[in-house]
Amino acid sequence: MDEFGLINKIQQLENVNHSSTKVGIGDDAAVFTPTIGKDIVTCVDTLTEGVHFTRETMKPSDIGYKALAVNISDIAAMGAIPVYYLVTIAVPKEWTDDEILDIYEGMQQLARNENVQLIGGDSVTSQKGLYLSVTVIGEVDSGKARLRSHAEVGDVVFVTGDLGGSAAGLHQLLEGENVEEHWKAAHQKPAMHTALAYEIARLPWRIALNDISDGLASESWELAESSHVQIELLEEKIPLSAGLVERFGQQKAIEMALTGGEDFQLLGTVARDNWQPLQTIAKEIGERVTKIGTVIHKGEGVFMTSQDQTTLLSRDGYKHG
Ligand SMILES: Nc1ncnc2c1ncn2[C@@H]1O[C@H](COP(=O)(O)OP(=O)(O)OP(=O)(O)O)[C@@H](O)[C@H]1O
Ligand SMILES: Cc1ncc(C[n+]2csc(CCOP(=O)(O)O)c2C)c(N)n1
Ligand SMILES: [Mg+2]
Ligand SMILES: [Mg+2]
Ligand SMILES: [Mg+2]
Repeated sequence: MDEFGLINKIQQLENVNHSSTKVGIGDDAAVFTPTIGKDIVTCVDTLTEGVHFTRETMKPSDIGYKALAVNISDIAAMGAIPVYYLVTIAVPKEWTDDEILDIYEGMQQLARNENVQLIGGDSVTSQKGLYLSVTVIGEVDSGKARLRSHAEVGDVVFVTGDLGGSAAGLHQLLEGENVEEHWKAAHQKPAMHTALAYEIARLPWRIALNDISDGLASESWELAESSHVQIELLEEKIPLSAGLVERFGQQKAIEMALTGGEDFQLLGTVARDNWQPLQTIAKEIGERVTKIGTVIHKGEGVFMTSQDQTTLLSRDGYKHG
């Protein structure tokens, strides 16, 4: 990899340009002016070859898309808006410069859609496997970040979209099966929920939010633990990706939703009185939200009710093999 040649080519890709940016790519560090009245919200998530993708499961532009998407998802899960991003890439010799540029093109395509500006990064070589780490910087009205700790007893527990599609796509890609298009898309190019985050940001209500990277079970436990509450989920209400039960059977389909991970839907809680208006707002922007349970007590734990039987839900999220 020719580091300087690569940076030059990256700079030539069409980039978002915020007026708040004083220095972007090209100096020792980036400089921007924060918006008055906003809090800065920032996160970093990483994809590594063999763990988060292989050459068989994702093409270069999808790897780029997803590395940025998983971070935009975390920013949305704070009820915040993404503004800037930085990229660290470690490239082994098996990857060509053109493939690396395709990764950037995938990132920049999503970045243009989401109005996020690339303001810097780092490029190094790797002895083994490609490594791609993205940092996103976002903004939210001061004090308005939607925390995992905001759930209260009596709240409705809701989730956007449907679950299990990414795990189904991954399964079919790894098994070399014919992949259903909607599962392939769920795995390779998960849709973002920034539009809903934007609506939520304007609401005066208390809302707890988390995004589903490790699976519904693990993320529900995170909400319950952070808020010191017990959550009851209703198995029959969990929105499963279309065709999941038909292809994998009910038990495996639920398991995929609970522990498959990488659906990048938003999981949240909202006071009962605000649930109906939230549904209306979501509908207006073409986002589906489903009530999947209730915050039942103080304490800590997640319970699953299925056919009138309630059991403590194991918190196992996606387990790395
Ligand atoms: N190596 C680390 N050093 C410092 N803080 C970390 C480290 N890894 C994770 N964290 C912090 O721990 C918290 C939870 O991180 P985690 O990665 O589990 O959340 P997430 O990004 O929502 O999940 P996922 O990585 O599955 O998408 C965050 O505040 C994160 O910044
Ligand atoms: C080749 C291949 N094998 C398995 C998976 C599944 N996978 C990897 S990490 C993860 C959860 C989030 O982990 P983290 O917390 O590390 O971000 C999931 C569901 C994949 N995407 N590609
Ligand atoms: Mg993380
Ligand atoms: Mg998250
Ligand atoms: Mg994350």
